[in-house]
This record gives sequence, C-alpha cells and structure tokens, in this order.
Amino acid sequence: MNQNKTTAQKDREEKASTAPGVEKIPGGELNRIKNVVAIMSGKGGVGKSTVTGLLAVSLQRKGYKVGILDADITGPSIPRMFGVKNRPENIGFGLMPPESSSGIRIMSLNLLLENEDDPVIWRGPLIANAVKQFWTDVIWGDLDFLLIDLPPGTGDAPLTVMQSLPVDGLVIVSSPQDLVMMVVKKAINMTRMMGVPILGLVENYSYLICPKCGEKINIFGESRGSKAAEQVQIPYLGSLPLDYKLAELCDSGSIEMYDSDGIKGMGEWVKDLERLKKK
Ligand SMILES: Nc1ncnc2c1ncn2[C@@H]1O[C@H](COP(=O)(O)OP(=O)(O)OP(=O)(O)O)[C@@H](O)[C@H]1O
Repeated sequence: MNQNKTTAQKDREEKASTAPGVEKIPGGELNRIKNVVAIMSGKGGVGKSTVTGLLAVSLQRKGYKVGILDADITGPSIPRMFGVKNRPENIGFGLMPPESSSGIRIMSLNLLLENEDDPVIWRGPLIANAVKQFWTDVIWGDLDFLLIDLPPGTGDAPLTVMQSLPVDGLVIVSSPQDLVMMVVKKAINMTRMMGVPILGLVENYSYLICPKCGEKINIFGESRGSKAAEQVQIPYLGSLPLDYKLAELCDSGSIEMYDSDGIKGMGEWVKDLERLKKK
C-alpha cells in the first residue's frame, strides 16, 4: 500500500504529522466536554451548518447538554439559524457563550461583531487563533457534546481544529452531485491524514417531497450517498430531503422548531453520535 503513495502524498503526510501545533491544546479549566464532533464538507453550500444545527437540536431533545463552536469564521451562519443575537459576556476569566431558546450554547465570531453583516477579512493565522480561542477562552462548562461547524474545504480552520483540538469524530456532509463527491474525497483524505475518526457521511438535498401530492422526487437523480460512502469506505449515516419548511425555519432563526422525527435515518445519526459517547 505504502509503495503506491506518490512522493507528494508522503510529503503531505510527513508535514501533517510534524507540523507545529500538532499537540492538542487543553481546553479552559472550567470546561468538561465529553465528546467533540466536527462537521465538515468538501464544498460550500451543501448544508453543513444546517446538519450541525439539526444534530444539535436532536441531541438536546434527547436530554444531552450541547454546544456549537462555529469555526466558520468568515461565513458564520449558526447564530442566525438559532435566532441568537446576544453578545457573549466577558466575565474576566473567559467568555460566557449565549444560549439558544432550548439551551444550546453557541459561540461564533458573528456574535462579537458590531453588525452581523460586517465582513471578516482575516488571513489564515488570525482565523486559526480565533478558532483556538473559542476552545480555550470560552466557558463551555459541562457538555455532553460540542459540535464544531467547520468552514467548507480543507483550509486553515479545518486544519487547526483537527491538529489542535481533541476531535473524537467527524461527520461529512455532501450533496448528490458527482462534483461534490469528488471534492468530498479530498476532505476524507485530509481527515485520514490527520488521524481523526470519520463517523460517516450524511447526504443533504437527497430528494424533495412534493408539498402538494407528497410524491418523492429525486431532483439530482437517484441518491448516491450510500454507494459513495461504500466507495470511500466510511459509514453512511443517512439522507436529508430538500425541505422548504427547514429553509424557512433556518432563515427565521427557529431551527429548534423543526420536526425532524419524520426524516428517515435522522434517529440513526444521533445514535451513531451516542455510540461515540465514551465518557
Ligand atoms: N435540506 C435542506 N432543505 C432546505 N433548505 C436547506 C437544506 N439544507 C440547507 N438548506 C438551506 O441552504 C442554505 C445553505 O445551507 P448551510 O448554510 O447549511 O450550508 P453550508 O454548507 O453550511 O454553507 P457554507 O458553505 O456557507 O458554510 C441555507 O439557507 C439553508 O437554510
């Protein structure tokens, strides 16, 4: 197997294992976080933040204490989805993350900006530092699950999270188009090089239920999620339909009101996360 690796591949692996910051940084002293799960996608716009939000809501409904660290520094969308606007409170030795209406703790750079539409024009090292500070300087307290919404692709923030934070598992989000799957494979390869366990693949926008007749329409053709997961040898967690009600609730800051019980497979993803629950 090793013989088939290109020099560039070997070089990347070497760099990944010796890069500065490879050591995991300890979290804040007041934090007791049992499981850290990152949510990643190869391409933008496939619904990674929505999947993060839905996973958080499902875990919270099951009685777990949940937080979301929005590591999508330049395109944060978690606060808007949960209707959270309060600024984190600085209590001297750390920042208290605001809570959503059901009690999910949220930290996002958007909550620290004067206006939510101010752009963040930062280079890589600043972005990496912000992500690290969300881990070290935020008072998350006791959490069963901290979900980390990564920005799309394989840039600085995903690299920082995988190298420096003790990520227990990673969920990959894709959509049914071939192109997306090609890019997803890059993300999977990066994750493997970083030695982070992949929990599985979720396919978003898999199908549409006609609001008038209830017919299931495969808008992007037959779902390829489970085959694709098999190809890249990771578990297939399930699929999400394109649902206008979900889009509306995300836009109005009410994702916590979404009824995900009818989504086949959703319970299973949560069970997969629960299986991870090691402490
Ligand atoms: N299954 C779905 N049904 C309906 N709308 C959806 C669905 N998934 C996502 N959306 C909508 O699509 C838009 C993009 O979703 P989202 O922000 O989750 O994508 P993302 O992959 O996190 O994007 P980014 O690349 O910017 O981080 C949002 O407006 C969201 O409400």
